Amino acid sequence: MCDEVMLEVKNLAYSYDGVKKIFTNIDFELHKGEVLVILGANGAGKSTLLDCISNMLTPTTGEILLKGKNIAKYAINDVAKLMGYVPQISTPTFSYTVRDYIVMGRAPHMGILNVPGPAEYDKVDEVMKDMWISGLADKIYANISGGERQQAQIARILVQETDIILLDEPTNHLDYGNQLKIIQIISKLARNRGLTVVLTSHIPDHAIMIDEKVGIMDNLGHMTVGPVKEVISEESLKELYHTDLHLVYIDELKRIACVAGKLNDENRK
Ligand SMILES: Nc1ncnc2c1ncn2[C@@H]1O[C@H](COP(=O)(O)OP(=O)(O)OP(=O)(O)O)[C@@H](O)[C@H]1O
Repeated sequence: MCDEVMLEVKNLAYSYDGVKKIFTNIDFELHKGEVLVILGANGAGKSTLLDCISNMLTPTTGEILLKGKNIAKYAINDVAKLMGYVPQISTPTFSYTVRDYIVMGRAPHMGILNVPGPAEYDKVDEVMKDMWISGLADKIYANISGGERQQAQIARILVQETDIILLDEPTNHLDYGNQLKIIQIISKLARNRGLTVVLTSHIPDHAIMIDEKVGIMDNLGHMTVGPVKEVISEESLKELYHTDLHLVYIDELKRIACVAGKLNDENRK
């Protein structure tokens, strides 16, 4: 992590109907290379928050600063060079190959009339190789599976080479191995390339594995943000998910893990 502040969210609130606030008083800042994992129950407002940060929705109150400047003051193309967003819902209407779909991520760096050349495709091939998805390159995007599509969408944002990425549940269609792979790729890009990331997840272990910042969004529209070690506790997770959860230290991994289950005399035998 370095000192440069990449993203500031100040006193943010949003309401769809002008009456009921989905969230209020959301405040956090992220430095270069920091990752914030947002946890919250279904319907808490995580996607709405990312839609506001990405400029797709205009917040009811508050402001968003990218590198110290209000997002509203940037030209759209300059926001796209600085920040990429993979929303949760995407309609697979593209009849292009996956490679041609991913290369569209280079658009903010190319002139309007330019077509992608070898340098753009080299970047696509490099990212696909790093993500172990080169085998998808020549398949038709509309015909691949939901999980494969999700990986292609993440690859498209990575070739965009922005300083900040927002990922709404980037692991929700992925098998367990691919979930871990995405979490590892995000950690590595943050550490090695100084990528700043905000992602939402329903898996507390994702926040624990990345071990940076976590935001716990409650159903009243408040979000507690801080280092994983300060914000994640059995109490905070039980309150969030209304179920029996335990944080167990795994010596071999040198970290805690979140496990579900009731600790009772029967289970202790
Ligand atoms: N376009 C919309 N118009 C009105 N209400 C909406 C709209 N989109 C979402 N909502 C409502 O806003 C609230 C927050 O939704 P949001 O999708 O942000 O939650 P979430 O935390 O991302 O949920 P999940 O974990 O289920 O994806 C929900 O009550 C939802 O019904």
